[in-house]
Amino acid sequence: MAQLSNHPDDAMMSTTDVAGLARLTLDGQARITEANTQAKIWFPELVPGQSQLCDAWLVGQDLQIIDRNYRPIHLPSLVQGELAEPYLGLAGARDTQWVQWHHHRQGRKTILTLVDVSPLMNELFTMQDSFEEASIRDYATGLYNRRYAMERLEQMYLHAKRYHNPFTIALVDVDHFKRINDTFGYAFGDNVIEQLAGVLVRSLRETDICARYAGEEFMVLMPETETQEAILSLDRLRQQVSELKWTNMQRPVTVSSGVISWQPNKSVEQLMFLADQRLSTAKKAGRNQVCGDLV
Ligand SMILES: Nc1nc2c(ncn2[C@@H]2O[C@H](COP(=O)(O)OP(=O)(O)OP(=O)(O)O)[C@@H](O)[C@H]2O)c(=O)[nH]1
Repeated sequence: MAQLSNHPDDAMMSTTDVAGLARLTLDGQARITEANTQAKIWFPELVPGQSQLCDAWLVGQDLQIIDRNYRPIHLPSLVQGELAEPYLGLAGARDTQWVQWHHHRQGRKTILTLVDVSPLMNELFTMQDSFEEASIRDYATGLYNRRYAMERLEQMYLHAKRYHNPFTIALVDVDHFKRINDTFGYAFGDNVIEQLAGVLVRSLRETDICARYAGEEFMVLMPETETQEAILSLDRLRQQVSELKWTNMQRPVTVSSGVISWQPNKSVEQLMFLADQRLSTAKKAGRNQVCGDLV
């Protein structure tokens, strides 16, 4: 099996027939003078002796040659020897093919060696996506985390201010959760939180943003939703939670909610304060209920 050398000069000499490596030789005007088998497979329209590589061709291929610092490289600077050697870069675009390229000058000739690194790049993108997703989620419940919910709230608030689209905020808190923990253990309490997170997501609209706000407290952002409508949804959620059956625990788990809708004269902080106030009112009024402003 062919061994790939790490040294660029060695690589140049051994690349022509190594499977998967394409090699193009260009003259001073970026005309192709030689192409190996792989290069002909990848770029069948480039005919040695006739074709010229140009920036427009790269654009047509949805390729852009970039350097290590993601700066675009223009082909003229490549063939005119303006770039330091050896040069290693990537060409491609997200969700297309990625090619790692190396250029090397031999007198007036420029030799371009290209290798397909799409599987590696796609794996990197997938990892990047999952890191991004993890950074906005609460690990235990899979709900959005508080930071993300607050960011979305700020966006909804600005949108509402500009376009007067209504939205509603709800804070949902488990009743007497300390008692559940104390009686059945912390692990059971954790399980209750996880189950409730699932009910929350299933019970509310897909467009609602459900987040874990704090320990046993959830936050729901309901876009395009007025108070009355939100109260009905949260009361349905309350009912569903109270009907859940728990092993070892006879008493139902219940939740209380505080609801506030966007008002033009209130800041985000004031809205959050009012939602919390209404949650306290629901708790003081006996729990297992929804308290919303009906102004
Ligand atoms: N199992 C578990 N418990 C948690 C978690 N986060 C917070 N808690 C507990 O939740 C309990 C909340 O207690 P309190 O704030 O007194 O509220 P409560 O007992 O639910 O009473 P009310 O809200 O007034 O109905 C505390 O004992 C916390 O330790 C968690 O992630 N898992």
